[in-house]
Amino acid sequence: MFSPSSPPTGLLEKVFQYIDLHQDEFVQTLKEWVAVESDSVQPVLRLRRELLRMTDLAADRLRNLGAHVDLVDAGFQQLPDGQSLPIPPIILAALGNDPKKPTVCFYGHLDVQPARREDGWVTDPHTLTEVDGKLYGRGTTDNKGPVLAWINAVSTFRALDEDLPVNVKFVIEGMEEAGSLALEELVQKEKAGFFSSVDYIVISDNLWVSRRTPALTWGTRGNSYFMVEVKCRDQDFHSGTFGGILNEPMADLVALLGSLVDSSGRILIPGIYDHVAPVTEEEKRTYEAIDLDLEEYRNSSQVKKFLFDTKEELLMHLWRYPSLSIHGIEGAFHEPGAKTVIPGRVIGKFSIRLVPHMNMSVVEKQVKQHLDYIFSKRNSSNQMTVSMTLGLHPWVANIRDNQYLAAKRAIKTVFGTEPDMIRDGSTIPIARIFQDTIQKSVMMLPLGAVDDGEHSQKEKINRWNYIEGSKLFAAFFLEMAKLH
Ligand SMILES: NCCCC(=O)N[C@@H](Cc1c[nH]cn1)C(=O)O
Ligand SMILES: [Zn+2]
Ligand SMILES: [Zn+2]
Repeated sequence: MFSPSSPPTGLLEKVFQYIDLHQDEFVQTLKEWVAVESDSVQPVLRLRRELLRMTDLAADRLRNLGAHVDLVDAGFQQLPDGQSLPIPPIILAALGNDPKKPTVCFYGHLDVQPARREDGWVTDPHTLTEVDGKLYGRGTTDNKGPVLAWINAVSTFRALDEDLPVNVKFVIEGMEEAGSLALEELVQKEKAGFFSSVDYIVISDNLWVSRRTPALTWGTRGNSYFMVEVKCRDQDFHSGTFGGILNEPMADLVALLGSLVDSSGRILIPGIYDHVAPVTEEEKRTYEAIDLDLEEYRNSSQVKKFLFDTKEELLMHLWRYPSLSIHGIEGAFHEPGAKTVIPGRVIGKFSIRLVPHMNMSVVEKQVKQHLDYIFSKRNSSNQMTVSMTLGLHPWVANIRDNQYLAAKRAIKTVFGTEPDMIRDGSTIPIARIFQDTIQKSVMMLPLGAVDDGEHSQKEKINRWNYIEGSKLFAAFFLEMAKLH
């Protein structure tokens, strides 16, 4: 673990001491939040009520800090079976309105992925449990811990009766894991309202690539999600009665899916790499500087061999090249046992992670043309339909923005090191939506370590990351004030 290069002085020292002294209280609040099963993924009323309770808990915490809190009604989620469920209100909160100070807005989410002990957790996922400095529990790193770290930083200034160095705003939602329903609409609606005074947006919803070295994230990939349906009829067939006399939808689909990517990970759709920017030598050097132990990463991922042998190649294929993943087949027989069915209609699902300069509608056209061509070669009598059901743009930040400079300085103060300047292979759609709509600087400042296991069993945040992360946000406020 790192120690700061030179000890903090003055106000910063007081702030750090306060956070150290009160760390058990901060952990206790995280425990209370983790105890709320705020799962937005499973659309059931019991869990929606938990989400509403979680939203109230967070809103109360913000009110206790003296923030002005609005709970914005987000309407209802319509389910495919005709039922509807309430979407938890989105929290818009503000603390301070000094025109001489910059206004920094933090985005975070209170909802979590589903978690059941029998999925392979060693401890109860909704009971925060500390083992060797690791705080286990669903939502600890994604995203309750980072949301609370920001609140801890603010509350420290309040507790010390110190002026906040910046005006602070919060956008906290409860549907991120279910696609941030209603959030984009709210951002558009509040562009000239709540967001008009916002100068900077900070998101802390991803991880470092290391267990030790802090990171600053300046880009994420986008995603285009495709469904390819192959249909003979709406009913299944008995393979003893029909096997051998018809084009089987599953055989067509497997051929289609098998035509998308080769065994080296290269996407086989003609033209797909055409707009991807070539790699420069300077860019390659940036990957060399990243603290990633390939062997450790491979072992902790339990993968025998990655497609690439060097750190640089691996990072480039995660961050700056597109990738194609096949996710599943709807309508397929997937249960244990040996049923002799021929599915009558199947839907293959795959997505392409997009990188800067790729054009989403060109990608859509290329995918459709390719699948049409492969399907036509099969002379199948089935019907094929391809649709792009989701299109999320990649996001790239301007790392020359003041807030990146402030964050680098704060990281140096707290951790005594320069951050890894990283991108992220996944997509945080709201970053690009904020950037395009509000047209203000967006930064991702992650707190969690590479092995935190977001979305997985045994999710955790290290006590060290949580507490030093709270200090990091406090130091960031002070650095932002200095730069303004
Ligand atoms: N570390 C943050 C990851 C957030 C995340 O999992 N985002 C999803 C968003 C998405 C993309 N396509 C559909 N949903 C992701 O898969 O990247
Ligand atoms: Zn998240
Ligand atoms: Zn998540």
